[in-house]
Amino acid sequence: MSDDPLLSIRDLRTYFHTDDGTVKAVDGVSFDVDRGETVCIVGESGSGKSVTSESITQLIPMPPGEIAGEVIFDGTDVTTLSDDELRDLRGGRIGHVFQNPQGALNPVYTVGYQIREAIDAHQDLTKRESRQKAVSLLDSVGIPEAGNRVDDYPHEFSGGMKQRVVIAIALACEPDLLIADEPTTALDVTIEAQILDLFRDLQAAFDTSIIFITHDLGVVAEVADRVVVMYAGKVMETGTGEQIFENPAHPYTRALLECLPGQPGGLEPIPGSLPSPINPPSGCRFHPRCEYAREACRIGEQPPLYGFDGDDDDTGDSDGDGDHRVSCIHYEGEDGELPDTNEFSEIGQEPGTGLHTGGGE
Ligand SMILES: Nc1ncnc2c1ncn2[C@@H]1O[C@H](COP(=O)(O)OP(=O)(O)OP(=O)(O)O)[C@@H](O)[C@H]1O
Ligand code: NI
Repeated sequence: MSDDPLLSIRDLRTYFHTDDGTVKAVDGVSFDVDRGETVCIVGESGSGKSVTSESITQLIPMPPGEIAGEVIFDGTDVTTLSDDELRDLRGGRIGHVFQNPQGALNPVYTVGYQIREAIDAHQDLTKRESRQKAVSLLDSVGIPEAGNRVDDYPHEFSGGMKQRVVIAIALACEPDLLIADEPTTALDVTIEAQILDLFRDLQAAFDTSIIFITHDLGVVAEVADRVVVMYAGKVMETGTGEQIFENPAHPYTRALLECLPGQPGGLEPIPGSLPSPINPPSGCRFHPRCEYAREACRIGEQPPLYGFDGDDDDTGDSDGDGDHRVSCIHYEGEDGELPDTNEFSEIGQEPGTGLHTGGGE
């Protein structure tokens, strides 16, 4: 049993029914998170990273939202749980640091009260013990003089300090799964390093699994056991951090990495823009921006995730522990690889627009 992944997401579809049409924010996403593993979700703004992570504990407003597919957490399909059971799971076995922490703290209670509330909801401690634990959590997220600050109100903390309080609350229950959605964007690099260390310690001590969402590929390279690359509600590629960074296979992943000049806070944009989530293109959703696109890329469904065997490592083929997979028809078959970008113009096929035309024609 415990060899099973802690979390298995299968064919997750999270749609929002709006006046303008149905927004397919997440459209058939599958991936696993093993125990003690850090999985990073990357992709441009609007790819569906946050909606994926919020669907795990069903934190989607329904309506307009609607969730289909399976989310198996430690053997239980979360989509079948009652509201009470879901509330228990959130802030209990699953901790969540949200992308927009503004609303995460209640202005009328002290931070200590709010951390203790999280502790007491799931653990049986005396008042004194839970207060002590709140102080030590504040201390471990790097809040100076935590013993004095514990009785302060949120407005007495700076933005970065507030974010650390939010992280302390998410850690209060020693969750089995921590979902961290851009948790360090508001923090300076020293504090960011400290928070990443804290996550690592937590993981080492409790075998915590972490889903880490970030735009900062430098951080991904540092923390990821596995990477899930999302685009327009689909998984484009998945593999170990090493595979994704050293051997990116999907043209989208390559474009993301090429846009990595490393400025904190964001990527240089990839030429072109995300398709409409209401009317996504047929075929591969990236094809309108892909310089390798050919006719077959434009029709049908998003290609399946083919095993990729081109890694220069010892994990062997796609059955190996590497499990490098890519949703691109160029990798169909045994030794798939990307063709020369000129190839298709030579054989009379229109090259893709976007990246290609953006390249100086
Ligand atoms: N409540 C909602 N109603 C309608 N559309 C929504 C709603 N919430 C999210 N969306 C849409 O779902 C898509 C995915 O959004 P999501 O927030 O998951 O992107 P993201 O990858 O996290 O982006 P970012 O990097 O900017 O955080 C977007 O098109 C967004 O506009
Ligand atoms: Ni997001």
